[in-house]
Amino acid sequence: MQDTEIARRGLVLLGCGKMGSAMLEGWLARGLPPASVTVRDPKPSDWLERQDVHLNTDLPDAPALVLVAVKPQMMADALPDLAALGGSGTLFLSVAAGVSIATYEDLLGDGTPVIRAMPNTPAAIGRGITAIVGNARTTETHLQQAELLLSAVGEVVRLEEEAQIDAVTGVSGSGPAYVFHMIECLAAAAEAEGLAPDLALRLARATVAGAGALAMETGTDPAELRRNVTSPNGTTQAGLEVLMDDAAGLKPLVRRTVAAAADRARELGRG
Ligand SMILES: NC(=O)C1=CN([C@@H]2O[C@H](COP(=O)(O)OP(=O)(O)OC[C@H]3O[C@@H](n4cnc5c(N)ncnc54)[C@H](OP(=O)(O)O)[C@@H]3O)[C@@H](O)[C@H]2O)C=CC1
Ligand SMILES: O=C(O)[C@@H]1CCC=N1
Repeated sequence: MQDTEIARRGLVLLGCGKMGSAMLEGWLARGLPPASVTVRDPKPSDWLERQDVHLNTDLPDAPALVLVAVKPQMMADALPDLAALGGSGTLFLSVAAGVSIATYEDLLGDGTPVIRAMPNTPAAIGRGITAIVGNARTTETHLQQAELLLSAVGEVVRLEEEAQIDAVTGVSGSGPAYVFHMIECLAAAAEAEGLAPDLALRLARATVAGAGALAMETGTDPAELRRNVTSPNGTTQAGLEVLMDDAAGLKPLVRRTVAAAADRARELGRG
């Protein structure tokens, strides 16, 4: 991944935990020069210590891009460090759930280009999906620069308005956790049917991964893929009659799950 602006002016990563390191790992693997990266993180991981990036050093004067990847609750401590970069031509890219563009504009000045992004952890293996939306100062060049970076770790979609990002957070930002829980539930059910724990987990993991890959690679409507598994009056039909119950099935449960996550994103945004 070659971005001449970043190679020349540098990239700053504020917070290198699960999300920041997933993205940095993807970028370094795709050719981002480590010498162009400055990372700020109070407790660097062993992995981060081994990278040839600038770690907890002074910030460059006007980096091409600052990626903010600290928890929303840490923002008040972390952001003042960056205030001096506002208006310096630096693009700010924030992945923090529920931290509004206005929060950054208040700190950095409304002349600063700010893009809010919502990625997810499959970025660590290049299979993430990230939604982005920029403020009024964001140009097409900024959006393309963000897309270039983020497409190195998966798909990128543009949103029409900032308000949509809370729903995205509840669906694809938090979504990997729902799917991992589905693996846990399938494995637990397999054990309850008498299978050994190792075999139960192996079946559950491969089933979720295989079904996801089939849906992605064929692009076929998931309802059709579901019907392809379901023989009339067979085993799947018996299972789906429970899972697709109108009142107590998966659909109303997932509806409430996503609503709770999106509401929490909105709540974080209110501070
Ligand atoms: N995890 C996920 O699936 C996703 C997370 N996000 C967003 O990404 C952001 C980070 O989440 P996640 O990676 O999970 O959280 P982590 O806690 O794993 O990472 C945050 C990192 O920031 C560090 N940190 C704390 N204070 C500062 C500071 N003042 N300056 C620099 N670094 C600091 C933390 O160090 P320490 O641990 O020592 O406190 C930690 O390493 C959040 O805002 C979240 O909303 C978005 C999409 C998906
Ligand atoms: O749980 C969270 O708040 C973050 C945002 C999306 C995924 N993890």
